[in-house]
Amino acid sequence: MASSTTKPIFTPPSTTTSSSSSQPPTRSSLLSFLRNTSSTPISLKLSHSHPSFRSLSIKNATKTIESAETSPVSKVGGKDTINSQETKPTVLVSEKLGEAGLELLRNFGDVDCSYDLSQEDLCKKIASCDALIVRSGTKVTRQVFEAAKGKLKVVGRAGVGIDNVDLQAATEFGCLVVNAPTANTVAAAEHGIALLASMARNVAQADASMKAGQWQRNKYVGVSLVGKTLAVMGFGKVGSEVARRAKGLGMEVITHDPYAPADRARAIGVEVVSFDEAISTADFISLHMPLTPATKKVFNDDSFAKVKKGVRIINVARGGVIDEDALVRALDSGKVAQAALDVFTEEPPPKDSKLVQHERVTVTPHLGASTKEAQEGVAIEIAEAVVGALKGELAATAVNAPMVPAEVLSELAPYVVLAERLGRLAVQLVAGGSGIKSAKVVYKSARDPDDLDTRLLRAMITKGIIEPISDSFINLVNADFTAKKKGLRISEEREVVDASPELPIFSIQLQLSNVDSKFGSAASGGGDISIEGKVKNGIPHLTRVGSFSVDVSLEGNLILCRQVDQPGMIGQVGNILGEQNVNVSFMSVGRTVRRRNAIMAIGVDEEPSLESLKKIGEVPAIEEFVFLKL
Ligand SMILES: NC(=O)c1ccc[n+]([C@@H]2O[C@H](COP(=O)([O-])OP(=O)(O)OC[C@H]3O[C@@H](n4cnc5c(N)ncnc54)[C@H](O)[C@@H]3O)[C@@H](O)[C@H]2O)c1
Ligand SMILES: O=C(O)[C@H](O)COP(=O)(O)O
Repeated sequence: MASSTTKPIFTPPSTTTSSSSSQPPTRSSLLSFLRNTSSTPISLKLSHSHPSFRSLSIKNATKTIESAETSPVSKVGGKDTINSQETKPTVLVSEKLGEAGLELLRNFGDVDCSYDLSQEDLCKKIASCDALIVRSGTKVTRQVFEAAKGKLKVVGRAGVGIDNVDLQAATEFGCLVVNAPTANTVAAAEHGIALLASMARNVAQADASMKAGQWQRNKYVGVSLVGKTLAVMGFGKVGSEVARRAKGLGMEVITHDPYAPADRARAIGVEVVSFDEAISTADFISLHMPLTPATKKVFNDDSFAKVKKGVRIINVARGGVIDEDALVRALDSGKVAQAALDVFTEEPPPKDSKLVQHERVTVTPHLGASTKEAQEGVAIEIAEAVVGALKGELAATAVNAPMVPAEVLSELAPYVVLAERLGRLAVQLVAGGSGIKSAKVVYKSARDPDDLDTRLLRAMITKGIIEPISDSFINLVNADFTAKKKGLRISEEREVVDASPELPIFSIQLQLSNVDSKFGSAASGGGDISIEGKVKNGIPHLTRVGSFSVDVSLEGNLILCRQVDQPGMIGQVGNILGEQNVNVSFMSVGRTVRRRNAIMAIGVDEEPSLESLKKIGEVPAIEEFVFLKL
């Protein structure tokens, strides 16, 4: 470990610490937030181009303004286009997507619409694609991510359910998954109501019978809906819309949803009840929960044993939430009178499926989202999300990355940059060989600790720490996963301080425990590396190194020197850098005791040569120094 008596320690910049230079050109320009935010300040952009979708983006403002020629994305005629010298991103669309969405995609990249691909063909194609857009029919398995060999950056699910995407594999490969959660809600709810009403009145069966030349008025006597109890299982977007419509039909509506707030249901006259109470009191049960390990086959022999005899079931959620063999048994025994199903465990179901063929079952081929309006909406929603993600913006509909509401993000944006830069800086202070196992982040704020959502900050700190020491691709999506794999434990603390409550955060302190430091002065009393930063006028600043107060903006490169506190030091170092035409952008001196030890933090625009760094080290009063890239 460097100590105060050691002669200057020169730490050459590691190539892996340079965020921009270490990236292949096509990748560095993309996914700036998911991939790399470390070089310039950011601003926020909110776009409201589609009424049902508020896309949220953090853009690298400096880059957008200054480097139209170097950035692959520029604004031309109000459309996002790619400069001709850059390779356009390739977007593979593997299932039918609305034309408006395709047009948005074509304005941005090369669009390959290849429907009905086999797994093998998908795996072959994916290696040359930056984004993949699917609906429910494409299985995006681990094999697909493996075959992508790191090229695939975004999977866009043009719809809600993401059970056909291997999220764990996506996360491990650093591939962002976004969905389009809102545009098909009404369509799915309307289809649920259509199935409810047509099942109750045997519309499908009567229609088939008439087309077969029959006139069976007595056979198809139905049941009324008014006054009947409907149990809505899952009170999310679709479930609540179904409930609202069922109330309009004069039904009593109850719901079971372990996570939905009861007051939201009560507000529309719906009572939240337990699973058993819902299924045992309902005349109709409508399913609206996602397919997860917890909901898989939640309707099975045991639950059918508890339902009211003669219950009718509607499923526009996912086939997998029902044990289909158990449902056939319940239909055969008469426990379940009828079922109306839009979704199946296997799609399409086998031709001889007993369930599909059952006389008292009404089926549709997964048509819940299939209205013209919903398909156009979904296509726009997903195209905007995928284009935004490819441009490096934070997606508001990310499924496997921290997702922060717009209003929170606008406040947190500069702290997000600070967080990553503190991580990047701290890890460069660690002496080679000593593995980082534990990091502690302390958020100091005047606000109530519960008011601070730190998921994004934590992910950025993790990315900042991990990226320079990892040879694999690190972004917001896989930072946490990679940290865990490397055995790095990150703990967070919130400290209430007496500061302005206007600011979400007063300062962020980062401590790396049980590591040796290249720069002894960065070690706090307990031997940990400790640095702290604040945001000042929107710019991230380093404000503390070990026990020394400094104040330097965290931009460009940084030289930290510890020297004897005496006159002329700034001039000496400044001269050495000036001789090499290295521009000093800022300088700050912090000391503990006058005329004893001081820390000098020097920001430099250019990377100093090895020679000038050596010369700095030879200045007699300088006891240790380190060169850091941000
Ligand atoms: N058939 C179609 O074409 C179609 C169209 C749209 C949505 N969907 C499906 O409908 C379902 C709901 O979609 P959404 O947009 O309303 O999603 P959502 O996320 O808004 O709502 C799902 C709700 O289910 C609840 N939930 C989770 N686990 C539960 C459990 N064990 N029991 C009861 N509730 C539980 C959640 O708390 C949430 O409120 C999803 O499965 C989606 O894939 C199908
Ligand atoms: O989850 C969804 O959004 C629906 O099931 C729609 O699926 P689809 O895009 O395959 O129609």
